[in-house]
Amino acid sequence: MTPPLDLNGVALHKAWLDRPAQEAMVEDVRAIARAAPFQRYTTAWGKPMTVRMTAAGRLGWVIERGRYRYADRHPAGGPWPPIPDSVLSVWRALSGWPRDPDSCLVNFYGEGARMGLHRDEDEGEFAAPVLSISLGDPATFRVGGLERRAPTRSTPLESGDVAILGGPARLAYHGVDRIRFGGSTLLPEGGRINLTLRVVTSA
Ligand SMILES: O=C(O)CCC(=O)C(=O)O
Ligand SMILES: [Fe+2]
Repeated sequence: MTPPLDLNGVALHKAWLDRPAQEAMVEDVRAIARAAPFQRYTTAWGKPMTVRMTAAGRLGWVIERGRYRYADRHPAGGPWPPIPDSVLSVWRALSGWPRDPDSCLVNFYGEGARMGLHRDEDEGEFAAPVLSISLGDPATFRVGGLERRAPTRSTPLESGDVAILGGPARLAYHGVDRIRFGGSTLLPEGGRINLTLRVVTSA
């Protein structure tokens, strides 16, 4: 295995998934979205997010009346669908964590979607990494430090890349500046899918 690239402590495994594996994972994501449709949430500040979200696993992220939390049911009512094996196998190969994650958040970036600089700090177990899988159109991913004002660096995330926010970089600020809509042929409709695997409850 070629060693990962390092972006401010985030380990970046370029082209970890080959094209057939990416295509299979897209089918798994479509099945998740049939069971738990993508939502367009409004932030606590009343602004609609440009990214649409759903989830798999025991817990998923919901925003209700401006309050964010991990919930065990999706907004349409049922439990979240299980995390697909295609996704779990990436976690088992790269996370170094002895247990499977209890949450897989799924983001869809259409044309013009972005995600502002933030930290993933709502999980109960910061010793476990957050593992991020990119599918479809390329994105500009920005990583800073542990404080919002720390200097940042950016790098492209392309289809099949896996990024790991772990160790000292687990709580690093990060975000997606933009995607290059139509820059990949993986999704016929265009856009980018990002999956993040997380350990929310430390048991
Ligand atoms: O889309 C990405 O690459 C990052 C997503 C992210 O930071 C998050 O869902 O918390
Ligand atoms: Fe994040």
